[in-house]
Amino acid sequence: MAKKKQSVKKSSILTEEKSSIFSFLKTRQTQTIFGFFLIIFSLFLCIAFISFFFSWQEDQSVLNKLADKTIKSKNLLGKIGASLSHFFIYKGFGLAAFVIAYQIFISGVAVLVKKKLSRIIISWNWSLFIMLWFSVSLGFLHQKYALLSGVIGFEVNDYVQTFIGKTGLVLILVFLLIAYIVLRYKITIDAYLEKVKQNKIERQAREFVESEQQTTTKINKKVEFKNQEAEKKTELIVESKKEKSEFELSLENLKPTITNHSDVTTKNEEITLKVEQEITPELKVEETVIEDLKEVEIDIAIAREEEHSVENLSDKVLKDFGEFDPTLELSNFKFPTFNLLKQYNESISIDPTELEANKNRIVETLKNYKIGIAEIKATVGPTITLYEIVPEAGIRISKIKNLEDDIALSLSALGIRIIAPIPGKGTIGIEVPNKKSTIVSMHSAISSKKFQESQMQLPIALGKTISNETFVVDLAKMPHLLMAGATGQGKSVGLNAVLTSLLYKKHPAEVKFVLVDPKKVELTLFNKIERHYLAKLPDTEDAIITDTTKVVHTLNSLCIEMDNRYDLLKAAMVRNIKEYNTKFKQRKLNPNDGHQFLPYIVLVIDEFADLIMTAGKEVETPIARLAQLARAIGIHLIVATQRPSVNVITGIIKANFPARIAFRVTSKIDSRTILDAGGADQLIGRGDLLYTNGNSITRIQCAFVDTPEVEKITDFIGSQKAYTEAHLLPEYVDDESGTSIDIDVADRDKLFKEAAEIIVTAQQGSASLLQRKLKLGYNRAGRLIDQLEAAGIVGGFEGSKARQVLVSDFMALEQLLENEKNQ
Ligand SMILES: Nc1ncnc2c1ncn2[C@@H]1O[C@H](COP(=O)(O)OP(=O)(O)OP(=O)(O)O)[C@@H](O)[C@H]1O
Repeated sequence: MAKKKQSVKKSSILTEEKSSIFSFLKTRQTQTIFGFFLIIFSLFLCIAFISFFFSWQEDQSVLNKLADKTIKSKNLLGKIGASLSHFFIYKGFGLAAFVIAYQIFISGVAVLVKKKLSRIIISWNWSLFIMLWFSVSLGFLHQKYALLSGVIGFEVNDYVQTFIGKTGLVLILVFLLIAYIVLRYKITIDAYLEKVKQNKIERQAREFVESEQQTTTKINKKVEFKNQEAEKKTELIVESKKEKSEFELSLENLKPTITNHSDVTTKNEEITLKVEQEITPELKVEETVIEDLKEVEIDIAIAREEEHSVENLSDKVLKDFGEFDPTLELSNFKFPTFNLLKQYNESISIDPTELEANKNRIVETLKNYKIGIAEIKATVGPTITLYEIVPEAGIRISKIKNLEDDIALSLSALGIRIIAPIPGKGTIGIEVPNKKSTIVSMHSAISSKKFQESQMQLPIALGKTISNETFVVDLAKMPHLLMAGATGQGKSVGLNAVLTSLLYKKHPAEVKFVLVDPKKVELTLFNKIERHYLAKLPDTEDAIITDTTKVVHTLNSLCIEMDNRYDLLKAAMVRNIKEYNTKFKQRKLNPNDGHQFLPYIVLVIDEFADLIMTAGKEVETPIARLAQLARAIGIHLIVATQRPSVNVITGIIKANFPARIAFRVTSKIDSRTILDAGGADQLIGRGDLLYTNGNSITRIQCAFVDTPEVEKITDFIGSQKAYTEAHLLPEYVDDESGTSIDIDVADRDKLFKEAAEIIVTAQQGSASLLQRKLKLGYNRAGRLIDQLEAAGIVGGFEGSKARQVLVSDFMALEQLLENEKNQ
């Protein structure tokens, strides 16, 4: 282990050293200097070596006395030259040491011309091999002259001979030489044969050219041979007789066309070649038929370019039929006109005395709490006026925030809301209701430029802000909306405003509504547009759903629709309904593969609390699923409730409904449930609402749309040509209702009879009663209830209500069980 570590350390040190050497050699200047140094050094060695052969005997005595000035060397390059030569020639490789000088020279040149380091290293390897080989060979040939082989050559020679003898050594040397030639120059038998063949072809070609020159001064063919490396054929270019242009080429110009041409001797100085324009057919001809070539004429047929279509099928369909128009079936559909909506006097009247009085009250109230005001500004809206206050320097906003309730109380007016601070402004806002409020009509909201020109997918004109601007939001972006407010505060009007906005902006082909109205009165008007805008379950009469079980079925059906749509999106390789519909309109999706234009589906649930109370989890689960997943595929939920308590607006629902509208509620707790903030309890009602989409809260006066107006709009649409039926949702088969009935008598719980007696005595079909009385867990009690239902003792599931008990007394129960036994 330790050794390993050491070696790793060593190697890392080595690489560090290497890298520092190479970084030094990185600049071109240092490379040039180094290159020249190597060249000069190689010359130095060369001269020293040559000189050494003449003076080595005299210089023997010099070698150990390098520092002694008095002793002079005979070597041309002095004592250093003599020492180096002694080292490389005498002690090293003998005559072969010249290879070192040569290799240093080559390396110097390589550094100068920037050759790769790897190539230099490879050539050094070969040189070392050659040096060793020569040294041993010379040692073998001239054993007496040790200077020729050097000590290494001599010793290796001697050593190897003791093992394999002289012949063996010769064989090894021959083998090493062959191996060197094969590896270094890549000479193989194949390559040799190829070369022989090639020479033969060239000779034949030369003879052919010569014979041509002798028989005729003008030839009509150009012959070109190409050496195709290891191929066994020669390429000969033959020109057709039918010429289009003439070139005169001298014989020298012809020569290079024959590779490795050596000596073509001709009597004629010039040959005229007739060359056909640019197209030069290349013919591969066996060398044996070369003689016949001059007779051969060639017809050239040029293969035609295959035709390519520039447009694919979808482009073609698009060109032929244009973009798919989903509105085509109801192409004459007319959107409702503005005059169906009532107009009110909407000019905001500013009463200066009211403004002054309010200002004074605010200043005084704040003074009571020792809050000085530096500046105050009023913005008059349709129903409220916003007083923006800049507190005096040094007053902490938190102080005002803490006094929020007290200030509201001191101002003693309904609907005062304090915003401390106004987000993004740093001022404090106090909203005070106007004495005379102005109605914001649906007419003004719908006819506003902002709404009319909006490019949103599902635009909704909700009403007007405090600065009297129309507030338009995109339902598709919300992507689901939760609406809450105490009774009579404008919730139904709000829902109608949402639906009306969509009716004014979206064609029946683009949006479908699924309406759930347990109260059975609020949304009935929309029945008239069933075949235009509504979606329903197959085999149901009314499109507007009022029954709890139907709601459960519809929600589950929407979940199926959602899954189907996701499959379509996946097949179309798009991420959302917008991209899908665009692709479909461009006819890039084949309807035969199940693709179709997908309308947006808006699910509106009024009185959600009622539903949760009766169906509980059965409703909550599919709603949560839709809310979580349906945004991308164009299903959007609008859920309205009167009771915004936590058991209605559960955590899972809240988490998936970031967009919320709060009308006036009765308590701060309710306000917090809806908005996660207070304020909704301070509203003045009649369509005064707070809207949030997760960030800031905006106060809006909801646009007012009256029932007669909705009636007019639905009449207008309903009187037009419609689809044959409402948009059909996928069928949903309720598998629970089937199974519970079929519980076998033999599979009954041991406590079945006891449970039946308890239920009949209490006349209350609830699982919790059984849990208490029989001390059971929830699951077992639930199973018992199912078995009692199967036996006909209790009625079907009715949401959170207890089941109806179908057996009136003990006697009847005994009778029923007796009958069962006899069956
Ligand atoms: N935006 C508005 N502008 C002016 N008045 C409004 C507005 N919204 C509602 N109102 C008034 O408030 C009354 C009650 O409104 P709405 O029927 O919408 O209440 P609600 O919350 O739906 O009540 P419930 O829950 O009992 O159905 C309306 O009849 C209307 O007079």
